Amino acid sequence: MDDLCQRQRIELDSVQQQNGREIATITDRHQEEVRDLKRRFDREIEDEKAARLSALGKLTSQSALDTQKSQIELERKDREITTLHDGLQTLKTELDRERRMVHELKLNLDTTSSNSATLESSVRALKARIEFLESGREEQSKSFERCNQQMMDAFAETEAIKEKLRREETLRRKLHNQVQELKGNIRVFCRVRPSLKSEPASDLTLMQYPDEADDGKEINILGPEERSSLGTVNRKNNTFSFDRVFNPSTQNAEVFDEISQLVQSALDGYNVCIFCYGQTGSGKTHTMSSADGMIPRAVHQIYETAQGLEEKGWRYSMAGNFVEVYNENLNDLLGNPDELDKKKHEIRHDMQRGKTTITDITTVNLDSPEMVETILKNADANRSVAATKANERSSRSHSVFILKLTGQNHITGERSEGTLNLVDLAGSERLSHSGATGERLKETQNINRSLSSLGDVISALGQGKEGGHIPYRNSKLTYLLQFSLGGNSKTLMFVMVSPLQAHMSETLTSLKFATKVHNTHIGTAKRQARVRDA
Ligand SMILES: Nc1ncnc2c1ncn2[C@@H]1O[C@H](COP(=O)(O)OP(=O)(O)OP(=O)(O)O)[C@@H](O)[C@H]1O
Repeated sequence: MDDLCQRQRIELDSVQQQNGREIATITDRHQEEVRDLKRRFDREIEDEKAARLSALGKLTSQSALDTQKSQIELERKDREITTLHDGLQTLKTELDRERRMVHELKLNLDTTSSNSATLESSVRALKARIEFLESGREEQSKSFERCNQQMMDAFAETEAIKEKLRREETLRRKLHNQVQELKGNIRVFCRVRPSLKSEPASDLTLMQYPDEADDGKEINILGPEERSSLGTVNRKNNTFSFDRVFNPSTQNAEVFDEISQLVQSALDGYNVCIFCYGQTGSGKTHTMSSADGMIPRAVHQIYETAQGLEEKGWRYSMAGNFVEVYNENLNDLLGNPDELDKKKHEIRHDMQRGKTTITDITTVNLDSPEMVETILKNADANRSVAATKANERSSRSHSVFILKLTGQNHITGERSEGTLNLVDLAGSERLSHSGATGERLKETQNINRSLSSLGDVISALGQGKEGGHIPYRNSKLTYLLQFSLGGNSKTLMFVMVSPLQAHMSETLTSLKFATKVHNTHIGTAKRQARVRDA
C-alpha cells in the first residue's frame, strides 16, 4: 500500500514536474507570443500614427490653402461691394439731378402756362379793344377826350400842388428866419454840468434854478463868503438870466432840441456860429463833440432835413473842415498830424461873396452822416500826436468844425449857401488864476487874447454903428469867423458852468461875460437881459 502510495506519489511528482515544465514552456511560449504581439501592435500604432500625422499635415495645408482662397474671395467680394456702392452713389446723384430737372421743368411749365394764360387774356383784351376800335368812332373819340381831359386835370393839379409846396417852403424859410431874428441874432444858453463821481457833494456850489418849472431862463448862485467893514460875514446871491438855463440833469438831446432851429437856418442859407465858452473841465467838449454831442447831432439832422427837401427840388452838398487855433496858429485837424504846428495856413476872405477859405486845408465831403464820427476820431487822434495828453491840448486850443452847406433847387433855380460853425473854445481861466509861466504863459495869453477879441467883436457888433469898425483882425479866431459873426448871421453862445466851489470865482466871471454878450443885440432883434444882485 505504501508502495502504491509511494509510486503514486512519485508519479504525481513526475506528473507535477511534467506539468510544471509544460506550464513553463507554455508560459514562455505565451510570453514570447505576447512580446511578439506587443511589438506588432507597437509597429501598427507607429504606422497608424505616421499615417494619421501625414493625413493631419495634408488636412492642415489643405485648410491653409482654403483659408487663403477664402481671403482672396472675400477681398474680391469687398471690391465688388465698393464698386457697387460707388455705382449706387452715382445713380443717386443722377437721380437727384434728374429730380431737380423735373422740378425745374415743372416750374418752367407753370410759368409758361401762366404766361400763356396772360398772353391769352392780353389777346382777348386786344381783340376786345380792336372790336371796340372797329365799333362806333364817335363813342371812341369821346372816351379818349374824357381820358385826356382827366389826365390834363391831374397834371395841372399836381403842378399846382408842387408850386404851392415850393411857395410854402420859401415862405417857411422866410418865417423861420424872422422867428430866429425875433429870438435875437445872438443868443446865450447856460449849461451846468453834473458833479462827477470823484467830486464830493460837500465841494459843490449852491445853485438854484428859480423858474425851471416855467421857461428855465434863470440861475441863482450863492457867492463866496465876504466880510464887511463892520466884520459881518455875508454871502451874495447872484442871479443871472439867459435865453435858456440847463440844469445838471439835462441831457445832450434836450440841449440839441433848443439849437436844432439854428441848424435849420444853416440849411436855409445863413451863417451860424455856435460857441462853447467856459473854464477847463466845465463840459464844453462833452456838449460839442462827444459821441452824442451837438456836432454829430447837427450833421444827422442836416442829412434828414436835406433828404426831406429833395422832393421839393433841393439837392444839398456838405463839405466839412476841422481846424484848431493854437497859439494864434491855424492847424488842420484832418490833415497830416506831423504837420501840426508846422504847416502855415492862411485865411482868405472874398469880401464880395462873403466867403472864407483856408489855404491847404483838408475838406471832407460828408456823403453819409456816419462820416462825422470818423472826422471827430481823426481830429482827436491828430491832437494826441501833437500833445502828450490830447485833452490838455484841447483845453488850450480853440477847435472849429466848419460845415459848408450848398443847396440848389433844380425846379425853382434857387440856391443857398450856409455855413455852420461849431466852436469848442479853449478853457477861459484867467491868467492870474492859472499861475502859468513859460510856454503855458504864452498859451494862456493867446487864449485870453482871442477870448477878449471875441468879446470885443460881439460888443462892437452890438453897438450896431453903420460902417463902424469891428475888430475881427485882432485874433485868428475872430478873423476866421468874420462872415459868421454879425451881419445876418446867427450866433449862439453856450456858457458852460462847473458845479465845483473851487471853480466858483471862474464861474462868476464866465457868467458875467456871458451876460454882456446876452445884453448885446445884433440885427433886428430887440431883447434886454440883466444881471441881478440880490
Ligand atoms: N452834461 C454832462 N453830463 C455828464 N458828464 C459831463 C457833462 N459835462 C461834462 N461832463 C464830464 O465832465 C468832464 C469834463 O468835461 P469836458 O471835458 O467836456 O470839459 P471841457 O470844458 O471840454 O474841458 P477842456 O477845456 O479841458 O476841454 C468830463 O469827464 C465829461 O465827461
